[in-house]
Amino acid sequence: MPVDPQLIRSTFAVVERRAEHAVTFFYSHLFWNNPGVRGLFPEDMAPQRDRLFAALTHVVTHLEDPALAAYLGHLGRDHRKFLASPALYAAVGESLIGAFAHAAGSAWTIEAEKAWTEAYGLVVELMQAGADEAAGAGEPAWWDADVVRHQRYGDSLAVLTLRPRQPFPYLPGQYVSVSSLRVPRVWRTYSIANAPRVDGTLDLHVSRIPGGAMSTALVEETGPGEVLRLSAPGGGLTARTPAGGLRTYICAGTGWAPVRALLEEAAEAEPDLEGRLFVVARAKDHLYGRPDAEALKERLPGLNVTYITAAPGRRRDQATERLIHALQACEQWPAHEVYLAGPPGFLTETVEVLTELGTGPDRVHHDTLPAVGRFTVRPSTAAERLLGPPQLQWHNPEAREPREP
Ligand SMILES: NC(=O)C1=CN([C@@H]2O[C@H](COP(=O)(O)OP(=O)(O)OC[C@H]3O[C@@H](n4cnc5c(N)ncnc54)[C@H](O)[C@@H]3O)[C@@H](O)[C@H]2O)C=CC1
Repeated sequence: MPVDPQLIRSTFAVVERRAEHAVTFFYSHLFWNNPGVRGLFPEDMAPQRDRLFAALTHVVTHLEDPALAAYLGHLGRDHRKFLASPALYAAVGESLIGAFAHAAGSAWTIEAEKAWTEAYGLVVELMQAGADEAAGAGEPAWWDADVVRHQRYGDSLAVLTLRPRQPFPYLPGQYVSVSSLRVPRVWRTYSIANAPRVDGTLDLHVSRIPGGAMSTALVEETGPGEVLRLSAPGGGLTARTPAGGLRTYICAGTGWAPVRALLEEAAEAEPDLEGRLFVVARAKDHLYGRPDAEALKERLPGLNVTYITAAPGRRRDQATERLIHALQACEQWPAHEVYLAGPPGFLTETVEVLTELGTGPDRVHHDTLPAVGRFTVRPSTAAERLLGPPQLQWHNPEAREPREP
């Protein structure tokens, strides 16, 4: 990107420390000056606020990355579902610059404003190009999909089978954004759990997050006959290596979904694949994917499968500790292509271990998951720390046995 990356990064570092202020200012400015715009956003703005900063952080940390243009093209293509227009992009730009000037204080110079205005202009140009390309190719802004099956496992998990009303092309390993009229204007991403089928149906594995309106609606309220909206597929689990190479798949919780899709594809395309699969769950009765993993192992005899859970009564992260011991006992890491899926903290921890074991970063494939909960940046003052204490992390220790519909 032909902007001054150094200046962009140094101002962003100042703004980042005051992320709460910047984001509050941004949305207040946007909604106050453009009254119709509030209706385009969900009622609960908290996850939205985090997402804006996550996207900005991605851009700022990848300014020199040639893949940034593709990321922004996809973002623009994806923003068609929000009915994003040139007028909206312009309004957002004005509020963003205003918010940054407010948050950066004396660090906001004429040069900084010029660099940010230029950078934002380029971002919009690339996003708009992505949107135009998709529209030109006849891609809908979203796909309506009928729920044809809803299978519950325990209290906190459901597998939904959907049939999109128009052809929905995707690659195994990709995810899709989902919206339901039960939670207006909220979109959440879920990985597709199967390779493309002749009947066009696709499965999503949804884990209910305590307090999560969308996952609760999908697990507890949604049923066959209902219509959901899907956005264009995306994700980083699409890299493929030539057949014959060694492969390791590691998944935790509903991270099983994209790995299941990848293995279905492999069972079809390279049944003599040599590799290992680690399926991690917080407890034995949360291993809802085990029957499917066993069936795939039948089709992939060269796949070594290991199931790992926390010991009874132990906290769920003990499963990750056990996984790490298992990974350390394995060999040939530099020769393996590794596919990873699971909670963000799990991905971070596992990637670190794989690096120590000698797997090159270009051989570890996983999605970039949005940060969970409130801003992850450090509060800059004691007062900010008091106003925004970290959220408690907890889980619902309930069983995931299949239930009668
Ligand atoms: N493409 C992907 O990477 C996918 C990611 N996911 C993510 O997986 C999660 C699924 O949640 P659940 O099924 O409820 O999983 P969960 O909460 O039951 O966790 C499963 C296991 O992951 C490990 N884990 C969880 N949090 C960890 C942390 N902070 N540090 C280290 N290890 C940790 C623990 O071993 C735990 O037993 C969601 O966060 C979802 O976003 C889900 C599907 C696809």
